[in-house]
Amino acid sequence: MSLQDANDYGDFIDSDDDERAPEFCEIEESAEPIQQYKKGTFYPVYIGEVLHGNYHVIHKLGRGGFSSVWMAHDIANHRDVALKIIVSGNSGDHEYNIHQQIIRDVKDTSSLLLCLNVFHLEGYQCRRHTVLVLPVQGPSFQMCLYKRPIAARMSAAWQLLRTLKKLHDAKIVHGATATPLDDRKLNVKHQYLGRPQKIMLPNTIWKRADLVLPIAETISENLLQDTIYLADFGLSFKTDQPVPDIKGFPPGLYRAPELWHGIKCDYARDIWSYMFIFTHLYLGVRPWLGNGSSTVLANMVKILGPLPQQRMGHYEHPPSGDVSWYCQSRVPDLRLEALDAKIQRLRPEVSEIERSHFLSVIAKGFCYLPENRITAGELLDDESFRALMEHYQL
Ligand SMILES: Nc1ncnc2c1ncn2[C@@H]1O[C@H](COP(=O)(O)OP(=O)(O)OP(=O)(O)O)[C@@H](O)[C@H]1O
Repeated sequence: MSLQDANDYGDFIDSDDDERAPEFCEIEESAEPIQQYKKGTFYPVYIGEVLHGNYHVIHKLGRGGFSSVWMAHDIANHRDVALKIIVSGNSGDHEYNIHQQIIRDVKDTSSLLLCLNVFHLEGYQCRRHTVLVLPVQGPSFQMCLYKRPIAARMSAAWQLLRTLKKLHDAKIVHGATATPLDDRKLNVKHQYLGRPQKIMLPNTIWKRADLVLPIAETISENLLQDTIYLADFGLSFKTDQPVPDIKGFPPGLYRAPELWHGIKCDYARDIWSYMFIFTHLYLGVRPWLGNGSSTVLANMVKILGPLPQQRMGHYEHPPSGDVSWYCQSRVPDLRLEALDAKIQRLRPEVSEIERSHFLSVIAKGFCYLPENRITAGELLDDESFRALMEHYQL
């Protein structure tokens, strides 16, 4: 790390109470909720801080529902790393353990983002935070990959499915969405990542901290590569061991319908999430939207048709389910015509044959009953999936 970078801790954005700078609002919207710092859920960090006597924090990489992720210089090993600081409590232990099991059981881990080290920090009122030390990658491909050309997006879809199969072969369910890309040597700093844009958190929080805009908002596109990694194993579990008490589900849009109805199926839930990502990559837009449980399901049913009758009365996510979701006379089956029209509108260059292959793939993946859903291995061998991949020279 150059001296200039070591001493460059980014820019504070000032707030004028009458009229907040747009950058100020952007940071507030995309960073962790301040309340969660006050309550001790997230661990407060500032740019320039040295954690665990060895990790010099230089930027903010991102955040999830269960962690904030920082870029830091590992002083002892002269390398840059990502520090995933998990919310207070024990969930970090599970994530660390599953990383160890993956390292032990998965034959080829080259496309998985696995931890290099682990340590703990003492947080607010002595709460414990697990910190996973990971290789630094690019931001989540939800944030950037959709801007890339279709060939790169299909390559990502193909890599992701092969990686998922390796995990399933080792009896591991991923349970979350896929994350980053980019394996370029990170001797690049602010010119590619952007300078940290930050707000100083109020001193009512128990230690000094910055609220920082994640790099996904500022990263230069020419840093991004087309290699993808599967990351975030916080919700993963081994199917041949007792299911651990993991709090949380895959994010709502990616969540398989059975998970909304109290059915804890295993590999099939990953295929549903995969299909959502695959469709997004293929069309360039998400197949359906929604920001609360009932809007996600309502919008999904509009596209895919009614949920199986046997699920009625088992919906577990208040506000209560809507009986019309299960009304079999509403729409007979997957609304392929509607999706076909959508492809024609969004990707007019796609031939009729290609469209029919795409529709055949998603009909097998977006299958409501998990026991009938295609598996990762079957999908890799599926005639239509292969035809699509061949079309994109994969
Ligand atoms: N090794 C890494 N290198 C670069 N960025 C990373 C890395 N790990 C995580 N990130 C960034 O941080 C974000 C949050 O990470 P992650 O999804 O692992 O957290 P989480 O709290 O488990 O999230 P979720 O709520 O999705 O389960 C990612 O979307 C990504 O942008």
